[in-house]
Amino acid sequence: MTISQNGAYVRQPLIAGNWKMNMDHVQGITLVQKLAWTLKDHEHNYDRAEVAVFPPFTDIRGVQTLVLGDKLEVVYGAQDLSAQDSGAYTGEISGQFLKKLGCSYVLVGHSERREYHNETNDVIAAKLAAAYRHEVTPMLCVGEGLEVRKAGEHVAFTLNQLAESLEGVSAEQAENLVIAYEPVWAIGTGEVAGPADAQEMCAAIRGALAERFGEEIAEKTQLLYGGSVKAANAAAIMRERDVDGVLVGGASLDAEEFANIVRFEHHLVTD
Ligand SMILES: O=C[C@H](O)COP(=O)(O)O
Repeated sequence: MTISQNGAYVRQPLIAGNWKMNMDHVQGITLVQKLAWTLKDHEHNYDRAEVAVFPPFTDIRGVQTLVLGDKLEVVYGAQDLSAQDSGAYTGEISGQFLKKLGCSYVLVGHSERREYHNETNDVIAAKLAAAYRHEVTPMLCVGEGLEVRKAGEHVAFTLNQLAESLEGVSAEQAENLVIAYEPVWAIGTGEVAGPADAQEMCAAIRGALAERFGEEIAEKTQLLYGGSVKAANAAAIMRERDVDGVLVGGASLDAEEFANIVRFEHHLVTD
């Protein structure tokens, strides 16, 4: 996380909670309400970091109503979208529906989509194109599995995923792009990549973005780390120069814990 000479962040920190297939629409509303109340009580960096939640599709309308009605400073997104715009695609959700529901972001290429739904880099590239057609900012997820990491090929593997997934994305579109580095071996396992591991990969990703889209866009792009992030380890990871935020799974289901991650600056000061 880089801070400029005037004390402001070069890139706005982004703390994102991916609920995965947890929380029905009633539980989802309760969780967002609790999160908003908790954050209000402790202002710290709430006005500086953007806070985003990614509920299941069935919760999004309820979350939208709550966020708009109570003017909450929380944004929301979807966990996936269809590569198609409309038509006979049973069970799919169009980016245009997400846009209409006020989604700021959509996750694309989460490792659980890649693994359980056979999403290849080609499919992910098509989904990125759909997100751009409907003006919902994609949060592209990349990251290596354990075997690749053990073989020491994690950087090359992840940069290849990045390059293939970004096929067809223009520099103009890349102005609205967030990338989450999520090593698969660290997701939901309690294993967390060390701050140096997260920095190594985020720096490599930023370098690849600079080559592809130019320095200016690379320096503006928010890069997140995801994989067993908790309040206890978030600040150390986000202290790294190229890590601009976190994509949190399990710990985002607990409002108090997630709010503590949002308050990472407090930890930066008191650590
Ligand atoms: O999208 C979030 C990631 O998959 C991380 O999940 P986790 O924090 O439960 O390890």
